[in-house]
Amino acid sequence: MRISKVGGSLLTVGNVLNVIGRVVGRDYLGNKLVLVVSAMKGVTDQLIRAFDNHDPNALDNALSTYMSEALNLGLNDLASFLELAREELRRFINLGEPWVRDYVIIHGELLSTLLIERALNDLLGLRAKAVYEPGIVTDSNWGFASVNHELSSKYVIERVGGVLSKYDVVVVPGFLGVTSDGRYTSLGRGGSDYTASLLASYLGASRLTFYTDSGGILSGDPRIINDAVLLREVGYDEAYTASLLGAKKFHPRTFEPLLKSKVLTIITDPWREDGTYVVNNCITTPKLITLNEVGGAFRVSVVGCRISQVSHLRGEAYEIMASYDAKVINDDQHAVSALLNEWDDAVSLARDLHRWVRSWIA
Ligand SMILES: Nc1ncnc2c1ncn2[C@@H]1O[C@H](COP(=O)(O)OP(=O)(O)O)[C@@H](O)[C@H]1O
Ligand SMILES: N[C@@H](CC(=O)OP(=O)(O)O)C(=O)O
Repeated sequence: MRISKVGGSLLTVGNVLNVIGRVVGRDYLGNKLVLVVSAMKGVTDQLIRAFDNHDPNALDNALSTYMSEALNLGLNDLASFLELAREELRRFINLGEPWVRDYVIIHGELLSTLLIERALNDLLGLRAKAVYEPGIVTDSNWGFASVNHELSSKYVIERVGGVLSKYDVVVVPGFLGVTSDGRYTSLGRGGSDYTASLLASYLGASRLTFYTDSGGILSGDPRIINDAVLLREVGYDEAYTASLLGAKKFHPRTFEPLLKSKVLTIITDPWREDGTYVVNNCITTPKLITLNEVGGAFRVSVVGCRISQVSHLRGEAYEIMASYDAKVINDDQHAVSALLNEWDDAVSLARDLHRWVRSWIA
């Protein structure tokens, strides 16, 4: 059984059927398949804006994305349902309680699940079933809920595993959990990645594929490093550290379940044959640069298996960092980091460090 996670970066208006068709064509192949889906591109940001600013226009934009795609796909009967959802959410964005925020912002994933289940059945002729509550049980730390693995693994096996035996494809919303008293929670930004790795571990998947627009993990954030290259392989430990530091906007806990279960994991896009394979090997070279904001400052890191414990590699990174007004941090065996106050300096250091990283990549 395979798990394929379809990132919101790929789910743009006019492209949903094409993307889902490719993913199913690659990963179904007679295997049972669980599709973990994110909100369509931009929708979670709009829902957050709708709630935080009590802004009905942002809500309308989010719902219009689904309305347009439903009509593109000829699923005209979904229009009245989407209208009802808009009316209901309009009432909710005027409430102030924290649990309501989570309830509102996970709606992108719920609507993607609805749309994709219908597309698989009506347009691609597969036997597909949506499981809107796959059984991820969390605490009520709204906005960044923690998962209760004991209960979640039991429920996921019952609910998703149970449906899988009767259908070809099960469609599951990423990003969301449910408290034990039945309220929706969100797992935090990028949480669909975490949903997919949790399901892969609980269900003992044979393969986990993250489909995303960047085609894999790159040696740096392409929005700031224009010669970033695709990494063919990264170790589980490196992927774990890289996601903690924000690479590919992964949820920080994405690789936590995989450190133990070691499910074969690939990050790619639906059209390329290659991508990044997550492997057991731990090769001690600098692999990639990350840049993230931490409490108003900017953390720039070089990630590579155990690089902070190898004195000549640590020394070379320090030498590059020395020309900046930066505080060096050495709190992770797989990364060497610097903290800077200015964004422009952080970008410049990231680019300098990336030139060094590139010299190590074949
Ligand atoms: N090291 C990296 N490798 C790949 N993408 C990265 C990296 N760092 C930052 N990114 C950015 O992350 C984006 C993908 O994250 P996201 O939009 O959350 O994808 P998805 O919606 O597919 O999960 C890419 O388009 C890219 O701009
Ligand atoms: N939609 C949520 C969860 C998620 O993982 O999305 P994506 O797959 O687009 O990163 C977010 O934007 O945070």
